[in-house]
Amino acid sequence: MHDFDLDSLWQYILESFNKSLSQASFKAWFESADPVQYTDQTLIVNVPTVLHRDYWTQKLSGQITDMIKNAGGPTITVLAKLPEDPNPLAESDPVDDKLNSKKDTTNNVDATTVDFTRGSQLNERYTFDTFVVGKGNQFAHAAALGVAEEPGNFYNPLFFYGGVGLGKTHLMHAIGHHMLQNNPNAKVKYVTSETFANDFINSIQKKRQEEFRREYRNVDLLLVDDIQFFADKLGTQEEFFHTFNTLYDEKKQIVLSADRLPNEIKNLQERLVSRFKWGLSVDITPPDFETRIAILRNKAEAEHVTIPDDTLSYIAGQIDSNIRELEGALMRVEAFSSMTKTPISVNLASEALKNLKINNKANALTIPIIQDFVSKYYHVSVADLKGKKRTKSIVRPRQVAMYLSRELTGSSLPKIGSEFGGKDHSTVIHAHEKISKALPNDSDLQREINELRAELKH
Ligand SMILES: Nc1ncnc2c1ncn2[C@@H]1O[C@H](COP(=O)(O)OP(=O)(O)OP(=O)(O)O)[C@@H](O)[C@H]1O
Repeated sequence: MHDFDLDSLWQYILESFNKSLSQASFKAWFESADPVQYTDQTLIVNVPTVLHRDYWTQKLSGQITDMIKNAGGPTITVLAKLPEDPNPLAESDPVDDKLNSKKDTTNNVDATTVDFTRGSQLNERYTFDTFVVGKGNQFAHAAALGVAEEPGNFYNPLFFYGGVGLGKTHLMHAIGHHMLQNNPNAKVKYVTSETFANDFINSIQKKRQEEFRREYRNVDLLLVDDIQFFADKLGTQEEFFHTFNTLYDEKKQIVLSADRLPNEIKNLQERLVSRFKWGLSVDITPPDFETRIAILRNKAEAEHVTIPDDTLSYIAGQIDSNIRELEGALMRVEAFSSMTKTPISVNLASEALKNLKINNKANALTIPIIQDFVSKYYHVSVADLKGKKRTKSIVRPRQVAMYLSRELTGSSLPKIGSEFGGKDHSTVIHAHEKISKALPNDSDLQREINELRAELKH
């Protein structure tokens, strides 16, 4: 036990933690780590992100020290660093091996007759085990896992932001499941911001505010999804502010998500914005090609469907941002295969996905290209399309350009808004609705849209 070298020490650590940690945790914290040096009873480990470093420093380093000591080994110091950080052995800082004490608080509220959402509301499918970790989400995944293991102690609140269908909801549920696994008595609650708002309004109408507060303020983990929809709901924001404060003061974990950063959410009270910044905000970015293939493969395996590698690559090549659409494409291919009783192949996939606006051409079609075509077609400048002028000769082309961007590119509403001079997503929704509603009765508009689609080859 006393004669460790780097390899045998690391091997020993891996074996021990492989036994004690869940597969997802072991993968996230240990498989991504790289032991680089063991000198004078100090072990240096390279880890991939700042978040991994924080987690190692706060939790794992101390655990490893204790574990080796308890097994009769030397008292070693474990230092985690990023590959680009200088090797700390030269400075030899004593490591802070304080272990955070785990909370084991149970608050069961009677399920009396009330009209708001009860229970944890977690989707069984959304666990860490079914979440594929890749470039765009590694940081968010590590943050989620850290918070799930150290609720209230690691980062509070944890705030996920990013585009549509990239796994924010999945990670939030995974935190809930993980926490319940560690502590089956924990009270976990997942809601969307809309559910929170509806519950709150119901509680006022039914004069059950006390019960509402008991339901929301007595949890160990509160997960609120899509809080961009709090915008403009001032009463709900006020209530949420107090919910937040109560939970935060009691060191209960809060996890939030939105399609953008808190300070970019219109009409969100400043005091909420500043509280949301107390913890950690992490973005989730679209998965790279390899991750998309891995997600498809996992999904196919889960459904016991065999799909050849070239077909997986083909599907992954068709959709490059939204994972929900990626899953949709896979389901379409599977359904097409079973309907036509034909085995799954690249040809079949291309046939099945032909009618979706997600083929390569659609991917190549970008918002700037649409703006360019529309500006030439209506003889207005791109700057005007992106600008704020409200004259009729500009408003209509702008709405058409937004409509086509929404219809043909698969970009998210915030993304389209930002490409049109930083407009809010509600402006894009409004433009899209306006054109959609006008189309059936306006033959000029129909012709214009058809001609533009033809020019854009869609
Ligand atoms: N890394 C991943 N591995 C496996 N499945 C994933 C991953 N990321 C997302 N998914 C799946 O993609 C789908 C969409 O994800 P999710 O609902 O979590 O997205 P979201 O970011 O919350 O989107 P929205 O903004 O629309 O709420 C889900 O079925 C989810 O399970």
